[in-house]
Amino acid sequence: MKKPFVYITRKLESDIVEKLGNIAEVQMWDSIEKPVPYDILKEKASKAHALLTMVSDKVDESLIASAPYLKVIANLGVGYDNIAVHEATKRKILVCNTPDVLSDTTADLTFALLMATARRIVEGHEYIKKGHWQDWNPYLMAGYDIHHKTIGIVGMGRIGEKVAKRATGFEMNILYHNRSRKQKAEEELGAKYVSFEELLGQSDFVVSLAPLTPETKGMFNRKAFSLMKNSAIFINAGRGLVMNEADLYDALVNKEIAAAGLDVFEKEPISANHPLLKLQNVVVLPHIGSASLETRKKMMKLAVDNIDLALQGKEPKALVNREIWNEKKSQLHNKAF
Ligand SMILES: NC(=O)C1=CN([C@@H]2O[C@H](COP(=O)(O)OP(=O)(O)OC[C@H]3O[C@@H](n4cnc5c(N)ncnc54)[C@H](O)[C@@H]3O)[C@@H](O)[C@H]2O)C=CC1
Ligand SMILES: O=CC(=O)O
Repeated sequence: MKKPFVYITRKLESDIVEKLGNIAEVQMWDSIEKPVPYDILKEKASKAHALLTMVSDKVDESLIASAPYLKVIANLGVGYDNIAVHEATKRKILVCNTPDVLSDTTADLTFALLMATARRIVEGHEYIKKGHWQDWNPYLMAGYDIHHKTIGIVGMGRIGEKVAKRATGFEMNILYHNRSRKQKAEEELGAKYVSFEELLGQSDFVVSLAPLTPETKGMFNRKAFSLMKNSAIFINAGRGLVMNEADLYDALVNKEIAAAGLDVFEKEPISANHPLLKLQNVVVLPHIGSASLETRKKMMKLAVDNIDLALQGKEPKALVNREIWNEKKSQLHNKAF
């Protein structure tokens, strides 16, 4: 019998994908750095039984509709807003992601970004490199304290809770806003649930870790920034499209908020001409929340395992559209009895 065909959208190390070679014909795009063009991905998908994709790959309705053999799409990332999950579900294609293995690493980066923004670390580094450091003065690079301040986490999920845990080490007051209450986080971390508006009004640091959904798209807009303190620092390590960049720019220029630290943007990658880069009180990173060597390997292994299990008819480790699996299981159950 012909082996299933797996297409991987970056060139991953052979020891990571080796496992798939035992059960499938595996092809990879020929670069780890450059993305596969959409048309090539679509053409490969039309023959593939499984795709291993990056969060930067667009796996839209049209691509999924023209992939008749596809059984599983395994995304290298916990977010899956790049995939038309509803279309995959309609066609009974499993969609998998890489939760948990990246939570601590992303929380570390989120906190690093918060600290770099509040304490002007990047600015200080550039100041010396440009030869501007001539004297010391009492307000030289004076930023904002972090300890004992109030952090407001929007999207208190796996990563949000890890950020809250880090905040306890800084003796911060923790507020959160989430779709549902997190009783355990409230008891263990002393986090307090508040409305979105209350969180905006009371927080010194507003941290966005919510997924991109129709409900969260653009939630950090002109109104949201206007409700924040003038001394507030906005950190976005979730998804760029949950904020309106033009509104953020205006809020920073008009001093409605003090600073912003951003790992994600509305449209990535941004260019060196991006308006936000002209502002001295903005720290930017190129979407590297989970980018530690250890964690990236764990994510790759999990994505490979997800495909391996799905192609063997077994339950993948991390499923986004679990309803398909449950349906499949109940059909098998009904047959057996
Ligand atoms: N910057 C980076 O490199 C990374 C970014 N991410 C982003 O972080 C997001 C969160 O990841 P996890 O914590 O693992 O996901 P999660 O699903 O555990 O947490 C997300 C939380 O957001 C909440 N939420 C959803 N809609 C909301 C709304 N309208 N208002 C308030 N809360 C809402 C959910 O209830 C959930 O608790 C991912 O979806 C991804 O977009 C994740 C990893 C790395
Ligand atoms: O953005 C990264 C992810 O894992 O989601």
